[in-house]
Amino acid sequence: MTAELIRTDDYLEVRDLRVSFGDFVAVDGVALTLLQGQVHFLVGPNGAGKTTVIDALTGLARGQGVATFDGEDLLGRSSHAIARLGVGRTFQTATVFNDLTVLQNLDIAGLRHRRRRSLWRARHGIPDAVAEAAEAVGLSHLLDRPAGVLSHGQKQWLEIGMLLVQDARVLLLDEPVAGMSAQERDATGELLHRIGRERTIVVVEHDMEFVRRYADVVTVLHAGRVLASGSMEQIRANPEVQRVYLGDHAEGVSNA
Ligand SMILES: Nc1ncnc2c1ncn2[C@@H]1O[C@H](COP(=O)(O)OP(=O)(O)OP(=O)(O)O)[C@@H](O)[C@H]1O
Repeated sequence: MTAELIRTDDYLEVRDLRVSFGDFVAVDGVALTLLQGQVHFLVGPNGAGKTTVIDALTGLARGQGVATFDGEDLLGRSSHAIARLGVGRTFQTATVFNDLTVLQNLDIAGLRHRRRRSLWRARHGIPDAVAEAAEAVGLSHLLDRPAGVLSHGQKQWLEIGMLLVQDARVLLLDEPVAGMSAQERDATGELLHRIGRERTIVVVEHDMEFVRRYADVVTVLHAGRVLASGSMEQIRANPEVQRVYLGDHAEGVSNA
């Protein structure tokens, strides 16, 4: 990689993030530093605040504190403005247009971000960004299929592809492998590492075997706070994490 391609500001910094719903504090002073080139997992018991952190970073929940990407403030901006800064997300249930083809879904995702040159290309064929995204997520051979006939896993990949077309540099993925076959999980883990080399990837996940295999960094949330953060080995060795979380999820990681 040449020097000019290394973007040292390209990381997501979260400090003292708080989200309340009425009197209930769902996220209570969370700090995270999410670096480019790392696949970062957010784990923790149900209700720990994982999705709410992502919601706050993408404008779907009102967060207080500090969250910056590439030096730009995220909190207080609209979802669209945050997406334009290059911070994208997926949901637990894929939000693709079932009646449209894979190509049309990718194309629509790219409309706002496409440059004039690519628009010219669009009239003559598939835009480069769309072709590259389809290739990256392994859907090039299904471009003409309606998204509705895709498997659950393929829909998640399509959503990730839509973020790539938008040139998202931070991808926040909420339980992307839930409901996937073992084969689809492996393909997803490899996909995350491939696209994560030049991006910041954050994955909310319960499947600790998947986390063990594909995490560079793991952060454990509990009751809206960061309980621990580090490598999977460090997390596994942490007695507090064992007590509040891994006790229930130890099976998946016991043979590591
Ligand atoms: N819109 C809302 N209004 C009120 N409470 C909410 C709202 N959204 C989330 N919560 C509460 O905030 C807490 C954190 O929820 P969140 O969905 O972030 O947890 P999570 O760690 O993602 O859990 P899970 O693993 O079950 O998805 C929960 O107690 C939840 O009930």
